[in-house]
Amino acid sequence: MPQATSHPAWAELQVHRDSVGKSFVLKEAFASDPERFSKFTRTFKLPDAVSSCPGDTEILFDYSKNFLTEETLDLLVKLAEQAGVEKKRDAMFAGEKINFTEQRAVYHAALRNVGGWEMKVDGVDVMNTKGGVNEVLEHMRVFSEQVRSGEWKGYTGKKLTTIINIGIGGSDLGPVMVTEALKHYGAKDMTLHFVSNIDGTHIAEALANSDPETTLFLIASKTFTTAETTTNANTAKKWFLEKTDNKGDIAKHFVALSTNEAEVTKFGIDAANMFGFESWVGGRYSVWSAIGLSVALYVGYDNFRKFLAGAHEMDKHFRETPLRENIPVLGGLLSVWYSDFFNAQTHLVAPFDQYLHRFPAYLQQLSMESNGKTITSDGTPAKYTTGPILFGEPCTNAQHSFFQLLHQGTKLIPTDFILAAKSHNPVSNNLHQKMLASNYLAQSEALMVGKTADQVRAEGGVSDDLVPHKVFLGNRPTTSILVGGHIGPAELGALIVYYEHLTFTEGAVWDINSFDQWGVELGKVLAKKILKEIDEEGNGSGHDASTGGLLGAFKKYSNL
Ligand SMILES: O=P(O)(O)OC[C@H]1O[C@H](O)[C@H](O)[C@@H](O)[C@@H]1O
Repeated sequence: MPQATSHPAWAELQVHRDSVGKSFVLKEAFASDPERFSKFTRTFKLPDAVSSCPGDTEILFDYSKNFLTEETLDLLVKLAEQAGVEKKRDAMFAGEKINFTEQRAVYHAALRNVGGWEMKVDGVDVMNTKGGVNEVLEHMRVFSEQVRSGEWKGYTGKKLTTIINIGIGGSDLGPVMVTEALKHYGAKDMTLHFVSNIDGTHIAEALANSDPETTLFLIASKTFTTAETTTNANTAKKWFLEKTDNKGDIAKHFVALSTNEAEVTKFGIDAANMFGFESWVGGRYSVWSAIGLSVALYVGYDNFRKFLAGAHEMDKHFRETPLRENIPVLGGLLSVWYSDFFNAQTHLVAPFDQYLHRFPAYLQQLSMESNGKTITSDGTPAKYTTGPILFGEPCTNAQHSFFQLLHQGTKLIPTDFILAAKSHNPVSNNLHQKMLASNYLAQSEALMVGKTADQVRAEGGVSDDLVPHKVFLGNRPTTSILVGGHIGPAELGALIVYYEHLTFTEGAVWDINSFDQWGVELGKVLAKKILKEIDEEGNGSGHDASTGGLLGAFKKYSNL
């Protein structure tokens, strides 16, 4: 595929931006079109059977507070067509090796294929082959039920109630985020720890209050070669054996979630206690795989299945819905619109939901590791901006920290707000939920309508020199996502997949490979070399003066 700028729709969008987009005033668009809300709102529906709230299974995506007209939408859809978004999507679902720099299929949708699609890679039915998706899911079901019921016991016969997941990146962020998001459904007698950082503090704190007799370690690593994870796992193993006077049974307390059986057995975990997946699962898309075992253990396998089912419904929507109605496609096209035609550099995702407090962190890897690329499919640098900087925090907290910049700063920050209509914790007669909702509604309204100098003056009591400081320019675009019921497993699954396919759409338009991550390699290689140099004489070799100087200073300060 050629660069995005070479599609005729790109030039048309530039003209459109200059003629309509730049002078577009959201509040005027609403004033002149009473139908605007319904025109630019899309509804996604979950089946009653999987929803946490049968009867309230809709998720509403309100795009109406964006710089959009019918013509904008037509042009963006045209761009998607010319960029071959549908063709690329179909190639992904057909198991083609669209991760072309690693010659791999991109097939995480198979992991949540509860709908019985035929899914093959290299002619092999990945669902039903030996060691395939269904077999691993069954292994996860049996194991999670055994641990939860206490049938699976530790080496002294006790139930395992502390789970320590050791993994990093995609082997950490998904499980952390999902177990936090689904805490309401979690086993109350279970303590979860997620150890990711090589900083010894992380593992030390997790082990400090853990009892080896009741602790289960999940060593989560696609490659099983990631330095942080293998080091933390070895430290955990040493701790376990020391604490149990070498009587502890590794087989009862350590399992591996990985694609690399050779390394898993070398570490000392029996292949029977390994939950596998395939190389066509990218790390940042792996929460649906065996990497999600902590989720199944915590919320139970039935809820894990619902999580997969909600995700599958969004896959189905993405796969089968025409572009103009396709919710993740619209999200992706809007992102392209803002990034490349309005110079937006960021994308804010702010959930009005405390359980979703790690959702933005999870999306950071999904978005930025996928689309933080410069090189297009023919090896030439993109002539346009690609992946935005995604950031976020839960609201209302974020309103009291960085929202100042949103409302009065100089930058355009396209923002997504997420709210569930129903709270899992309707405390104080649902007062908290009503206040949460009022803020969710107020923020997008305030960002859009702003406040003029005249309005400030009319309020009275403001000196002339203060007026400009109290003005809000408004016209800041937002997308509001409203979950009809609670955020349960299926709703969460659907929301994650919305962002997955949004990211896919962006990458497809930008003609980049959203599925590799070569950019993380260089730092790892240099760290390996420097680790050796820390134990050698001098300030290392071949470094610039700053790196060499810092290395020397570190050694001096830490008495090495
Ligand atoms: O699961 P692992 O093989 O241990 O990889 C863990 C993580 O580290 C890598 O550096 C990649 O950037 C991530 O995409 C990956 O999720």
